[in-house]
Amino acid sequence: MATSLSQVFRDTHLQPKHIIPLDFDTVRELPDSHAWIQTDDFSCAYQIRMNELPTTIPVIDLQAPNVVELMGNACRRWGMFQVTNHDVPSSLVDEVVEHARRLFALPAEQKLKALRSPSGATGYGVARISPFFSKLMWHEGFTIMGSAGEHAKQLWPHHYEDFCDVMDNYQKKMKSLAYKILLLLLKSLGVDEEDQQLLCSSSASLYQSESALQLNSYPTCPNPNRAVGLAPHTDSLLLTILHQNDINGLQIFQEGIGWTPVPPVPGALIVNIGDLMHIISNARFPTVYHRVIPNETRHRFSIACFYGPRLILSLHHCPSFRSLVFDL
Ligand SMILES: O=C(O)CCC(=O)C(=O)O
Ligand SMILES: [Fe+2]
Repeated sequence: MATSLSQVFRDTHLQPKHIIPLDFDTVRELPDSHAWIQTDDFSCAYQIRMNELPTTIPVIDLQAPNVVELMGNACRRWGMFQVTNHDVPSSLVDEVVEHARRLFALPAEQKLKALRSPSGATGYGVARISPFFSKLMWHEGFTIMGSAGEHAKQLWPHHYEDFCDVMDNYQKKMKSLAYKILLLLLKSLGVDEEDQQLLCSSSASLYQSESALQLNSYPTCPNPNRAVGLAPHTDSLLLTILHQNDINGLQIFQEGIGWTPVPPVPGALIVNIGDLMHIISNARFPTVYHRVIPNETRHRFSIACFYGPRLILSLHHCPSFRSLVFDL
């Protein structure tokens, strides 16, 4: 049976603190609710300093002749890479970030007009993973699936169209980029052309995958050593395409190495493997465990596009896919 993202989220019952972000503008000290206990996992000693990185997450040119091999290798080793030459105009990315900045700069009572409903998946609110943790995160987000109109009208009753147009354009670009990358990754896994065609032409094609856009804001934090921007998690769908502004904060966990920073590369987009891709690659691609650390002096923004199939069960129609998943 088909299950949409919003259906999955529908029946969750949440406390207000798991929906409503802190009014960050009014706090001067880290409240106890947001002070995480320092375990080994979070201590600075456990982080790698930039100049001690054993190797860095690969930056791959999407137009490179050996792009399939490069992406396959990166996903097997890291579950992540950064992509350049991706045909998403930097002016569009800048516009999205500018709109995000404008949204999160609104007064708290205005932002609350677009608050995500307890059973909803879209709108303004805390990270959806927050009910899994006893402490709260130094983060506020805004989620868009399809049109942003309904929530944008509540934020800017008379000037919401521009926001919606920019988000629509960006979602379209992200979807086609994600699709392109997905095909390259399937190729690197040995899914033949015929099955790729099948996946793309059936009524439940991967091309009709759902995408959700997540605007993330990490305000400046009075005590970043004890706070967490986004707690360690994996993304659940096939792929995530992420833009981060020029401020460090994203880290991935590497077995035997620890938390490794993902440095911002101007113009590049980060691509990371999600749980579904991990599963359909028969665990050849690791799903990436990642977190975000807030910054004391600079406000960090990121734009994540989560991409995944509407009907994951449609994969059963593809013979080589099935053998890829179940026989290897
Ligand atoms: O802000 C970031 O760099 C990461 C965001 C993220 O992991 C997410 O939205 O799931
Ligand atoms: Fe994530």
